[in-house]
Parts: sequence; structure tokens; C-alpha cells
Amino acid sequence: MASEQEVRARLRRAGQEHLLRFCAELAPGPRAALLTELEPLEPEALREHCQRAAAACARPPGPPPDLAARLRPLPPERVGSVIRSDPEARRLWEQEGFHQIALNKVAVLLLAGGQGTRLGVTYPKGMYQVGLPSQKTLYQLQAERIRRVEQLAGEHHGTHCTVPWYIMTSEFTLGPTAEFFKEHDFFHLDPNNVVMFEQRMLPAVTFDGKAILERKDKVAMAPDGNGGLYRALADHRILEDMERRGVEFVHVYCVDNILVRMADPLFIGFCVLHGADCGAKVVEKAYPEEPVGVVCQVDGVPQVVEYSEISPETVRLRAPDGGLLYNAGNICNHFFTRSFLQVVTRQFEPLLKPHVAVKKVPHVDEEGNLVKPLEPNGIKMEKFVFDVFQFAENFVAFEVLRKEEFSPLKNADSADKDNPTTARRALLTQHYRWALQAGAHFVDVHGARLPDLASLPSTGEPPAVCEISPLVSYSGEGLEVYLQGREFQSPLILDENQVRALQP
Ligand SMILES: CC(=O)N[C@H]1[C@@H](OP(=O)(O)OP(=O)(O)OC[C@H]2O[C@@H](n3ccc(=O)[nH]c3=O)[C@H](O)[C@@H]2O)O[C@H](CO)[C@@H](O)[C@@H]1O
Repeated sequence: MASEQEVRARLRRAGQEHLLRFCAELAPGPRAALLTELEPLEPEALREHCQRAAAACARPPGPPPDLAARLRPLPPERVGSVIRSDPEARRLWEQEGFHQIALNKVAVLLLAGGQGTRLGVTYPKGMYQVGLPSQKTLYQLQAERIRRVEQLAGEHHGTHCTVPWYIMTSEFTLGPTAEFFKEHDFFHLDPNNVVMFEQRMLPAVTFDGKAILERKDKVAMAPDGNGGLYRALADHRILEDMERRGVEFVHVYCVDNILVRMADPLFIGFCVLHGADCGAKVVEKAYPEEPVGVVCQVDGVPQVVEYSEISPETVRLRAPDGGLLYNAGNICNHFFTRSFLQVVTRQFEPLLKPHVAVKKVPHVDEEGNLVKPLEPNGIKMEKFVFDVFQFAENFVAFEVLRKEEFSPLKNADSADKDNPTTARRALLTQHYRWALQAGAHFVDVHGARLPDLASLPSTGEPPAVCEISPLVSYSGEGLEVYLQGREFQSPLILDENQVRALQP
């Protein structure tokens, strides 16, 4: 460990010596912890980070004034769609996706370093369970979808294959996530195929460019954004690990979408067959102000403009057909080739511009008293995972159906959208739909038929509780054999045991 003098000299070079102002009064343990936290911060990088934050804050808030004029929707030739394609095209994409999975060329990469502030839990979001009958957590649903997609690809091609799961965590999420996976026996995945790695942290900064002390012995640090992925890949030599395993294609996704299709063969196959180096799944936006990024072009280059950085006037613009002009909502599901990620980590990462978030950051005042600010007082700088789209040689977007693939868990139940209740309903309604499509009928306690597909309500609870384990069906496939022509009362929990009982 570096000495206090060494750390002090480095901080002086960065103009941040105030971070040690309580050092003399700290007991040996906390002092060592503070020095350990400060030691890895490179003076020049720290100076630049703090200056950039202050400069960004000095600029007028809101999107750059000329942004609207530089925006265009993506040209149609860059956009594929599960909705507007014919069944034969979908079959070919899916077949290609399964083929690549069966060749062990596909990995999934979870972005799980976020703090889940809006949901209001102190543990990683992936450990959250939304109240399904099975009580499965987001992590468990994801693990089981990986197992099922491996099984399906294996069946298609008569092989035994693996989809490695890379999980990017942060200082906040690594410990509890690793512990949770151990406690749950890695949800029956081989631990060698689950690779956790940590993203970097950056100090929060005051409006005048000073890093903030959260306690006398602790700097207010936050993860460097989901675009911290690219530095983390390099820090932990993850691309080398992928190369060793023969992985060529990576499906990157965010933790909170309960309907996420891990390593989706259709999406992978679509991107591979189009020779894409980079791709993004999109859904039609639900309403103009929906907090999703917009996949579009800026100055003719594919990009995502984040919901926090687009003006209310621009999000409300209409296309000639009456729909939203900027309609392609980013669901944080991305496709990258390994070679593209390699170029990004080696060449383009330093060009990614951090985005600024102004936040209330708890801190200590000059006397060392803890202060919980009522007004924003600090700046957090984050890179965004999608900011590399501009460097792609062949970017494609792939439109999917929201009700099948997107229901994010962002907020607590006190909010009216994107909360545990809406996530649970989205999954159970989807499973009810799948069961009906497979020929099941649901009846109430008196034997009267419950609504069928045509009369299914679009919001609220599904008419009956039906939960289908991802180990039984990945996207609705293979259910006829258990459900065709049968009647069920609520709840129907179709897991591996129930499937054995229903086996013809
Ligand atoms: C920057 C980004 O991708 N924004 C997208 C994100 O917004 P949104 O603002 O919802 O993004 P979140 O803060 O939820 O982060 C998305 C994902 O990144 C992870 N994370 C976040 C910060 C961090 O430092 N490290 C890290 O790994 C989170 O754990 C999460 O899995 O999801 C929306 C869909 O749901 C999209 O419409 C947004 O365009």
C-alpha cells in the first residue's frame, strides 16, 4: 500500500488534496481504507475527470441546441423486425442463431453494476423477485433461460453446447451477487461458465470540480456507467477469455427486463446473417415521454439519444403515418461481434464522452458533519454502453414485440409504471398467452371458460395465474404436448415436475 505522503503528493497533482483533510484524525483501519481507495486514482485522469465534470456543469442544461436538426430516424434498410417479416425469414434467422449457439460461438453479457436507486433496494436488482408463484428472482429466470437455450441449440444440432455468462458488476454489486450465486449453486450452471468481473468507480464531484468526501474516511464513488464495460473488458482480459472459448458473438443486456431473451437465436441469427458488427433490439415506444433511449441517426451515424438528453418537443414529433418520428425505443439489448469489441477497447474507448448526471450526494462538511443535501450538489459522470454504435461499420436494429420482450423493473410499486407489479403481470400474461396458443383452456371454479386470446385484457392481471418455467419453454415453444386440448384451473405452474405429470 502507498504511504500517506505518496497519496498526498498524487492528490496534490490532481488538485484534490482536500480528500485527506480528515486523515490525521482517523484511526489506523479507516485511514488505511481511505488510502487504499485513493491509491488507484491516477492523478492526471482524476484532474481531468474533475475538470470535465465542472465544465460540463457550467454548460446550459438540456440537449445541445442544434441536436434536433441533426437527428433522423434510422433508414429502413438498417432495421429488421419480427413483426414485419415473413415466417420463412424468421425461421432462417432462428436457425442461424441456434447454429452459432451450437458451435459455442455465442456468449451473453449482463450489465449488473448499477445501484438500482429508483427501485429503492440495497441489494443488486438481479436478486429481486417480483412475486411470481415460483418466487424466482431475475437472476434465476436469466440462468434458466440460458440453460434452456443451450438445450434447444443442442437438440437442433445434436451437440452439447455452452453459452458462457459474463456478468459485469461494480463495487456495490460484486460481493452480494457472487454470494447469491454460490448460495443458489449457480442455478445449476457450471460455475466455470459464469464469469464475474468488476467495472471501475469514479468520484462524484462538486459543481466547482472537487471530488466529494462521503465520510471522513470514504470518497463518494459511483460506478462509471454501463459504458464502463469497455474498460472493464480490458482490465479483466475478458475478450481473451472469450477468444479462448471460441466466442465470436456477444449479447449484452441489462439486468431489469423480466422478459429478456438471453442469447435470443432470432436476434443473433438476424445480426449474423446481415454481417452486422453491432446491433440493438428496439421496441415501439409506448408514449412520447417513455424513459427509453431512442435509436436513430445523428449526422447520419447510428446512435442512441438517451431519454434524459432529448427535448420534449423532439420526442413528440410525428411521422407522416401519424406514429412517433423517433419510435425505436432502446431496450438495452445489444449485439456485438468480439472483433468489434476488440477494436472498441483498443482504439475507441477513450473517445467515448462521459454523460453528466446532477445528483444529491451525501457528504461531510468542513467540520466533518454528515450532510444529506436537499438539493442536487454533485455531478456523477457516466459512459453509456451504446455510445460505441457510432464506430460500427455495419449497425442494425431489430424490432421486437414489447409484450413478448420488454417489461423493465425500474421503480418501486409506488410508481405507476415499470414496477414489480407491472413486471409480474407482463410475465404471467405472456405465459397465459403461450398456454392458450398451445391449445390450453382455463376455467373458473364453476367450470366456465376464462377469456381466450381474442378477449384477453391488455392491462391488469391475467384471467388466471399461469407460470411456465424457462426450463420448460424459452419463448413459448414445445408446450402443445402438455397443454393441447386440456382444461386448467388457476394456478397452473408448469415446471419440470408438472411437465412429467402431464407427459402423454
Ligand atoms: C445508458 C443506457 O444503457 N440507458 C438505457 C437504460 O436506461 P436506464 O436509465 O433505465 O439504465 P439503468 O440505470 O437501469 O442501467 C441499465 C443497465 O446498466 C447497468 N449499469 C448501470 C450503470 C453502471 O454504472 N453499471 C451498470 O452495469 C444496470 O445495472 C442496468 O442493468 O435502459 C433503458 C431500457 O430499460 C434504455 O432505454 C436506456 O437507453
